[in-house]
Amino acid sequence: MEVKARAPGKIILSGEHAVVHGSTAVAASINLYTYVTLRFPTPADNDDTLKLQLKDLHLEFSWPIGKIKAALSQLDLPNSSTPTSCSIEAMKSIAALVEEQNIPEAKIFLASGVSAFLWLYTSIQGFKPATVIVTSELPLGSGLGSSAALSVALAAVLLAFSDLVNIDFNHQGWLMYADEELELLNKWAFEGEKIIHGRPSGIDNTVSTYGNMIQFRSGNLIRMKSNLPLKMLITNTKVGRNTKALVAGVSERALRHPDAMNFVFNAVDSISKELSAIIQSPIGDDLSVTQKEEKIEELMEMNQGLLQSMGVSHSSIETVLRTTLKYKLASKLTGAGGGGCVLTLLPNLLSGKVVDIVMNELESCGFQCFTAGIGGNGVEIYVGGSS
Ligand SMILES: Nc1ncnc2c1ncn2[C@@H]1O[C@H](COP(=O)(O)OP(=O)(O)OP(=O)(O)O)[C@@H](O)[C@H]1O
Ligand SMILES: C[C@@](O)(CCO)CC(=O)[O-]
Ligand SMILES: [Mg+2]
Repeated sequence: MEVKARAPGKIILSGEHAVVHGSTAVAASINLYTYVTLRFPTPADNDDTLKLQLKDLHLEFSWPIGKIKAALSQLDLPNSSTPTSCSIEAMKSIAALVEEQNIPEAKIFLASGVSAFLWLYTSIQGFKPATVIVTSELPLGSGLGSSAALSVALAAVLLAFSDLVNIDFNHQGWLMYADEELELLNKWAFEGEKIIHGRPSGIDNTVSTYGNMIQFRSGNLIRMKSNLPLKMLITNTKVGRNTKALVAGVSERALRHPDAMNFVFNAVDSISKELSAIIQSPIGDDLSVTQKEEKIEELMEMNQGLLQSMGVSHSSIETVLRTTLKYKLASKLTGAGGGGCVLTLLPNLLSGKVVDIVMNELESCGFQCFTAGIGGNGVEIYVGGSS
């Protein structure tokens, strides 16, 4: 028996970083997914290992269950119904288990993802042999929420084989969890995200869990109903960066300049609230689609300016901003910044020809451009047959 889960990546329309400090942010799921398959061996397989295969990266990690038990069983492991943070002692044991896998130096950024996997696996499934296979359509470490999609998809398959959720194993096709199950799943995913981000706000795992478009503030989610068909160009600068370090950098700046940074975070809060109101207001009530788009463009520019003042922009991001501005298009970084992906609003009346010209110019700088569907379903699982 095997179960597969898929969890979407996300874009943040406004409020990244400030959301870690209590401001409102707005995010939407995108139709690019991380897939996780969980399979338990049969007794005939005579396999007593836990395996993690990162298929696209051509990496496989494997631990004898006895070794995992020896490393973790004397610690206070949580109950699968009670999402719990990885303690410092457990993190030390997990770090040793990851280290012995000798991840190649060029891929050492994966260590945090593998650690999150070990914490979620042992907390929810205990010490059972299994094979877990991960593939992803998301660029890793680029601002599109790959870490959250991994944690959410892992939590989804791990909980599927627990008595905490109610799954119809005869169902063919993708299935959604019930709301109270999603709440538990999201809490576990948040614990995985903590291992990868250090101090996450929870927005990325929440939008990956619930999908669609959400407003998020201090751990609370408001599901939004968008009345505006938004089209965004996503440009991946391909400049690698790490969300944990960027989030820590903003916190340090906030400690050095608490008053000034409070104003910055408050300004972002106002931008996100205004953005939510525009997106949710009925079209034609007082503003046309074009008028709404113009307002959103201005808010994106303002948010980008504030992200710059937080210290999370990058010369590659500035190049994208300058290039799109030549065509009167507004852009902002999305996710943690420092490189990674940039969003450009594509107004509904913009001609396809202009989009092609902008994309060509951005790609000639070495960037990668694509569009993605915005606001689809959140995490889903697949229990029967092939998908
Ligand atoms: N498919 C995957 N397989 C293994 N590890 C992954 C996978 N996806 C994400 N990770 C882990 O998450 C890390 C990237 O997370 P990070 O938070 O830095 O970027 P992101 O989530 O893509 O962007 P953002 O947080 O800005 O949205 C990787 O270095 C790796 O440790
Ligand atoms: C930078 C950040 O605000 C968003 C990353 O997508 C971090 C977080 O909220 O966890
Ligand atoms: Mg992340």
